[in-house]
Amino acid sequence: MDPRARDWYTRRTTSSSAWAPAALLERKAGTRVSVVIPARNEQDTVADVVTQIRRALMDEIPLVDELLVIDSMSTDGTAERAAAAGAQVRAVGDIAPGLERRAGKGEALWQSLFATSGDVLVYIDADLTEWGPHFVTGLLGPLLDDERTLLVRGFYDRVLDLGGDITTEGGRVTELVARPLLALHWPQLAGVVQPLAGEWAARRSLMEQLPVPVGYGVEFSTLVDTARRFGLDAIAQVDLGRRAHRHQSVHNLGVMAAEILAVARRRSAAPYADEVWLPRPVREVPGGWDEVQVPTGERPPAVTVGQYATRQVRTW
Ligand SMILES: O=c1ccn([C@@H]2O[C@H](COP(=O)(O)OP(=O)(O)O)[C@@H](O)[C@H]2O)c(=O)[nH]1
Ligand SMILES: O=C(O)[C@@H](COP(=O)(O)O)O[C@H]1O[C@H](CO)[C@@H](O)[C@H](O)[C@H]1O
Repeated sequence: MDPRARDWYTRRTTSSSAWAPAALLERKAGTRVSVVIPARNEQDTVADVVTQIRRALMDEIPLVDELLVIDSMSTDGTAERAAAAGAQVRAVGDIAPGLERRAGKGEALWQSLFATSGDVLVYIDADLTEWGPHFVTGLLGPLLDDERTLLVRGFYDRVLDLGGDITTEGGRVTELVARPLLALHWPQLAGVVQPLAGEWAARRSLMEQLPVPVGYGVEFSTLVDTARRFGLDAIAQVDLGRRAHRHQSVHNLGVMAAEILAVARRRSAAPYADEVWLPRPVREVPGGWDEVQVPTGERPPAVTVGQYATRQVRTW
C-alpha cells in the first residue's frame, strides 16, 4: 500500500459533526460561500434540496451567500420548481455571451463559475433523497479552517435502491472504475473513499485554474489534477453519513465509466504502480482501514516457457 495514502487518510479525514455551523460562521469572516446545484430533469427532488439549504444555512444562519441551480438543458419543471423553492436559476448557455448551450454535468459546473461570486463553491446534486444540510457545513469546514485546503470531497454510505432490497452497494462506477483506477495509477489517492462523490467543495481560485471535462468526469479530473498540481494535502475529505439519490441505469453508468476512463487515460502517463492495493470502503471496516492486494502478476507467453519452447506454433 502506498504509505502516502494511509497517512493522508489519517490526517485529512474528518466528520461533518466536527464542523458546527455556529463555529463556521465565526471562521467565515469575509469569505463568500456559493452553493451550486447542477440539475438536469430533477423536478421531483430539486425543491427539497433547495428548501433545506435555504432554511438551514441562509434563513436560520447566514452561512451561505448564494444558492444557484444550474438548469442543464432540462425538459421538465426543474427550473420552475427550483425558483419557487427560492434558488437563483440560470440555464446553461444563458449565463454569458459565447457560452453556448451544452449538455453535461461538468459543463454545468464550469458555466457556474461565470454565474457565481463565491470565494468557496459547494457542489450538491439535485437528485438527493437521503441527505441533510450538514453536507454543506461538513464540506465547508476544512476550507474555512485552513487556507491551504483547496478541495474537499464528501463520503458516505452509498444507498442503492433499485426497487428491491435497499443496500449500501451504491457508487457502482466509484467501486468498479474510479477507485481501482486510483489504486493502479494514483495510489497516493487510494485513501479517498468517494472520489466520485457528487457533494464536494473547492476554492474558486482552484476551479478557475483547472480544465473541466464537460460530462461526468469532472469529479475524477478535479481530484487528480488538484493532487498533481498542489499536492495531496490540498485535499481533505469529510464523512457525511449516508446518501441516497436517484439511480441511473447500468447502461448509462457505462457511458459515465467510459468518460472517467477517458479522463484517466488523458492524465495517466505513469505506468501501473508496482504493487496495487485497494482499500476497502472505510465504513465496512471497524477502525476504518483495511486493504486488499490486487493480483497484477502476469505470466510470459507460454511459447517462451519450458516444454512449450520447442513446439511449432502458428505465427500471425
Ligand atoms: O448533463 C447533466 C447530467 C447530470 N446533471 C446533474 O448532475 C448531478 C449528478 O448527475 P446524475 O444524478 O445523473 O449522476 P449519478 O448521481 O447518477 O451518478 C444531478 O444533479 C444531475 O441532475 C447535470 O446537471 N447535467
Ligand atoms: O459514484 C457512482 O458510481 C455514481 C453512480 O452511483 P450509483 O451506483 O447510482 O449509486 O455516482 C456518482 O458519480 C458521478 C460521476 O462522478 C457523479 O457526478 C455523481 O454525482 C455521483 O452520484
